[in-house]
Amino acid sequence: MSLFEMAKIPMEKASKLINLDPNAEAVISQPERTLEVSIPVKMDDGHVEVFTGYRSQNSTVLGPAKGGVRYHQNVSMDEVKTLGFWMTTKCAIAGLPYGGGKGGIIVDPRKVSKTELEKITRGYIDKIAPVIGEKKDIPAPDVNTNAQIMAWMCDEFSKINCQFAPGFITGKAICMGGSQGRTSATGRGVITATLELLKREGIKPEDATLAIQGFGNVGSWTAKCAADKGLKIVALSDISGGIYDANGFDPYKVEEYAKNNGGVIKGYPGATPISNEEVLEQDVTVLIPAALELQITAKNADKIKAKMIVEAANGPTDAEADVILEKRGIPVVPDVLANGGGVTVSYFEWVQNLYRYFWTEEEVIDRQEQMMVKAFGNVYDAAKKYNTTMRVGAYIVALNALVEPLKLRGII
Ligand SMILES: NC(=O)C1=CN([C@@H]2O[C@H](COP(=O)(O)OP(=O)(O)OC[C@H]3O[C@@H](n4cnc5c(N)ncnc54)[C@H](OP(=O)(O)O)[C@@H]3O)[C@@H](O)[C@H]2O)C=CC1
Ligand SMILES: O=C(O)CCC(=O)C(=O)O
Repeated sequence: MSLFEMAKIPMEKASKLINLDPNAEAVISQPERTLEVSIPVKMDDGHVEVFTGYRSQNSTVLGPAKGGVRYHQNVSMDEVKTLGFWMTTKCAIAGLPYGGGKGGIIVDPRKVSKTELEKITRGYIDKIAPVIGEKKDIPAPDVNTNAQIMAWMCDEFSKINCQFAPGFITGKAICMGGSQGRTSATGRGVITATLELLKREGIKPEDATLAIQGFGNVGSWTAKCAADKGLKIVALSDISGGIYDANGFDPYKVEEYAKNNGGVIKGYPGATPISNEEVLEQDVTVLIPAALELQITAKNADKIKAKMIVEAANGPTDAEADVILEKRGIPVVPDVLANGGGVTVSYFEWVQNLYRYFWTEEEVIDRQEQMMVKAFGNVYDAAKKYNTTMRVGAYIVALNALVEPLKLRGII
């Protein structure tokens, strides 16, 4: 089964539970538009390499398509379509006036120079420029993309359109028209979702322990926001492996250590080295996968000892594992809810760009918190009402938001 087919399973379950018009499911099940582009780049040594890029616009029913751009050697059209589908669901749950989209380039950014990376980035924007724009489709960061890459994209798109176009992209540096609080937003939202679940499960935050897989933008900010709220993090990991300390980590110190250690957390003083698999299998209150998709599968779902899972990454749990976790009674806050803080603050950034007036960090954090708490409550209540998982509950909320505009627009 492709990733895209797998991703649609909870939507199909939700659709049955609410007796959704089958026409709505048929429309939502396919991206509106997909684009594959070739990006020829003259590399530093003079030879030309042709990179492949994608953009999938899953839906524009609720507003312009919205979603990040991923740079990774395993990017594929199937992955980009799936991530775009999750964006549609995520934006609908968060109550944003956006549809969903996603992009990606097949490249391992560690294997190209900074100059080559800039050329690849500009070449990608040149090729997808006709279909993107502040009222059409608004890209943002994802795995291995950051504020520097957003700045190159913004500059290239501005040149093509002969005008400064900050509203066409989010996740920018503050000096490029970015928003306060965007870099930390996804991790902060993950912790808001974690605290909401702990509250409903009757567990005090000070009694909870966390294991976090991944220490990039999302993982490191999840860890820092957790520590700021007094939660104890006992296990962390990145691509180099995992570290464990029963007394808890100070993620700010781990980050500082990684900066001076080739960007990896391996060898953190005083910590016990563990494998990436072991991080997922720690006996903790909350497991937070914050790396890539398909980390919790039929192979390890039975070995998970966490009392609950909050998905910071997109798609970390596969369909078989989802069934196993449900049978084992382990609640899972799904990706489309838990990591919605990132796109929520991207929305704030876009709004600020459109009217060229900027908010304080306190305003951003406060509004994000209110929207996350509301979205969590809607999903949790839908799951309870239909006696199902929070993942299916999330799709119930999203489908209910999408079906009426589909009818009113005359699409179904
Ligand atoms: N950035 C955002 O705003 C949002 C991101 N997401 C999702 O969150 C997830 C992480 O994204 P983001 O933090 O931005 O990406 P980054 O590229 O910043 O970080 C990814 C992290 O995962 C680590 N990693 C990769 N493979 C493994 C592995 N097998 N085991 C453990 N760690 C691993 C990487 O290690 P190393 O650096 O050493 O390679 C890195 O620490 C993705 O699923 C993304 O789609 C969701 C919502 C918003
Ligand atoms: O900030 C955004 O617009 C999108 C972030 C993203 O790609 C995601 O939520 O997966």
